[in-house]
Amino acid sequence: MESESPVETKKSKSKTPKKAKESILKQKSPAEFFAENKNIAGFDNPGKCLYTTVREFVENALDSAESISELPMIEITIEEIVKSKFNSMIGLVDRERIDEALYDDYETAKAREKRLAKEARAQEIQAKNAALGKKVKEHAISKGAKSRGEASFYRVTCKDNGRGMPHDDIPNMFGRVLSGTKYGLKQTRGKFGLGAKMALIWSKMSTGLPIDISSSMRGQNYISFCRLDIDIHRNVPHIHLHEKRDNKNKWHGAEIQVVIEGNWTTYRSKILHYMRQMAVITPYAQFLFKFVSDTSDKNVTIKFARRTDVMPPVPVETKHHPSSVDILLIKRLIAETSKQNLLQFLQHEFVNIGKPLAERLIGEMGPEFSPKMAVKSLTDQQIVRIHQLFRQAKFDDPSGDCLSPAGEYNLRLGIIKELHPDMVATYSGSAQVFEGHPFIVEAGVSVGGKDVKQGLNIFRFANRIPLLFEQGGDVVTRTALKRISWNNYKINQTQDKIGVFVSIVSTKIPFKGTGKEYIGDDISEIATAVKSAIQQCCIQLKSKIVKKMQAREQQERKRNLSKYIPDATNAVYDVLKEMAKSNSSKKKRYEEGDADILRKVSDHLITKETLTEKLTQHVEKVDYEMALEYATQTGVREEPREDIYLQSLDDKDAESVICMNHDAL
Ligand SMILES: Nc1ncnc2c1ncn2[C@@H]1O[C@H](COP(=O)(O)OP(=O)(O)OP(=O)(O)O)[C@@H](O)[C@H]1O
Repeated sequence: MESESPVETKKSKSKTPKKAKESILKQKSPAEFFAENKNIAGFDNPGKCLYTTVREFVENALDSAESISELPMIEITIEEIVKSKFNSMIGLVDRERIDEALYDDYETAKAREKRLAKEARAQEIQAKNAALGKKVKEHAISKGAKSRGEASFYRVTCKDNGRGMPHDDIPNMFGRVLSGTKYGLKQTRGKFGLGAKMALIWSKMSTGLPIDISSSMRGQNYISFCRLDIDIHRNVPHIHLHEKRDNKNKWHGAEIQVVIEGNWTTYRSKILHYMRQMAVITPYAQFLFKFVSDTSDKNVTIKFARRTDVMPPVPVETKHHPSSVDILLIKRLIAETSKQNLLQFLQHEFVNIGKPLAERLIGEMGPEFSPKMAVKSLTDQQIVRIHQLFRQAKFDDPSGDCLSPAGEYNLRLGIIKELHPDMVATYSGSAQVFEGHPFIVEAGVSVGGKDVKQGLNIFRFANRIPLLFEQGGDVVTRTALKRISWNNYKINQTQDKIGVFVSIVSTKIPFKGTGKEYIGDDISEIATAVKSAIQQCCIQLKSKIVKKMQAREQQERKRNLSKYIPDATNAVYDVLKEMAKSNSSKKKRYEEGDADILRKVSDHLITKETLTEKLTQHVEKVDYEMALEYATQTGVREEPREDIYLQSLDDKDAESVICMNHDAL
């Protein structure tokens, strides 16, 4: 990158200081800006860069498959490339160290001895703790002294079955920062036209290698292959190879491949979490994730199987709501509109402005406005006037029809498949609005499950992207922690394993920063909707929890009563035997009914077993009557049960046949 910036030599600085002063003003291209501030886009350090690269590729792949209503099939492979392999890839000869002391990881014999002793001590303590059954903290035993400079390289490949890209557009899509096809007003995962380019910029910065793109669109008899990098200074693609190849298998989709520096060790769990959460919110997609290295025990292959072929509808592009536009946007719309006059412009370029309202608005704008006036002739002041009126006037809220939420069914299915909770409740709110943008909040709350820690486990999704970072400031985290009284719903915030899932979709997700990491807590409309969606789930769960508690109490009551049956039988039988004796020896006179029983005891017609049986029957009866009494008091009925069998499309996958019972959820 350095070599592409205008270079100012030391010589010219010292000789002509005046000239140097004059040339202080410089321009930066967007590519340069993002290369220098890559953390803004989630490319903070090698580990995070690996994570964000995977994420950007996966999200592009999903957007692409969904845009043509194709059930997504996505393969992500991260291949570890050791330094020697990397060097041979780029034709660099591995060199032996000659001057050891020159290196950052050089240590003197004394320092080495000290380090090894320290490591041995740490290992000893660990072994002792392990023997005592104590929890062993993983101590990273360093391989050497420092390991700065020991970079790890990875080839990241993502293959999808999506729309593919037009042959001629590929270079700009991947080699020009801030270019993309998702700028319209539409719910998409991608928005900025940045992600794939950032992966390329990082590859250029860390390995110097280009990006490889293969792509084919439906019905195309060729596959476009493009190898390119980016001219950072000019923000234009630098094409190495761009050609059409045979498409024998009639494949459509895209395969993107980059080689970047990364850190699998530190970001392994984040990447796997991301994949798992993506599988929760996208159960209609199939993901095959692979990590491949020369050390085979590090290898990972996970197939997140498709569990349903119910795919949310494709989000549709919508027009701007008058209350969400600013002056710049109005100017852009005027420049781009095909409508001639102001009336048509208002009617056609915005949602919720019909002809009568457009006429009323124009009347309100002032005498210099008229329905027939040419929209392209509006002056700057007139545009400001329109903007002011848009802000003050009352418009109907935009509808949520253009949105495509995951859907309660998918959310529930995803939660069940990935977490296996004891209970789950889901809720899908109606469309609401902030700053003229419609949004929908869906939530799920689960209790129990596998790999779920005690307390709150928060899962956040925005436009169906899992958000894993910057949890603290997020509206969902804050709401779940501070604004929900879990106790009120019989849920123990610290003891129970609670899963909170919130998915927000909108034509504009108000992310903080371009990294798409979290949604701020400052938009009251969103905060209120999130709270209400979680509460709705909690209300459903409460009734299930109460029912479970009552069932448990009932069971306990029955168990307690049954426990005393043997003792009670013995005591009663002993008394009866004594009474039977005095009855037969006529020591005492009993009434006829009682005497009859006592005779039966003497004749062994009533035995201990008879008593046990009768007492057991009585406990059952009392228990049943109490339950019935409760049910008539509260009107609670056994809910109808319905078995659902879901058969995965992949029959070989035994795990993929789920049998669910609604009531058990
Ligand atoms: N796998 C793919 N299949 C089809 N088109 C793709 C694919 N990946 C990228 N593209 C195209 O390249 C464009 C640029 O992608 P890029 O990731 O840079 O930005 P984006 O997805 O539009 O926005 P964001 O930066 O928010 O992710 C996309 O808008 C899309 O049109």
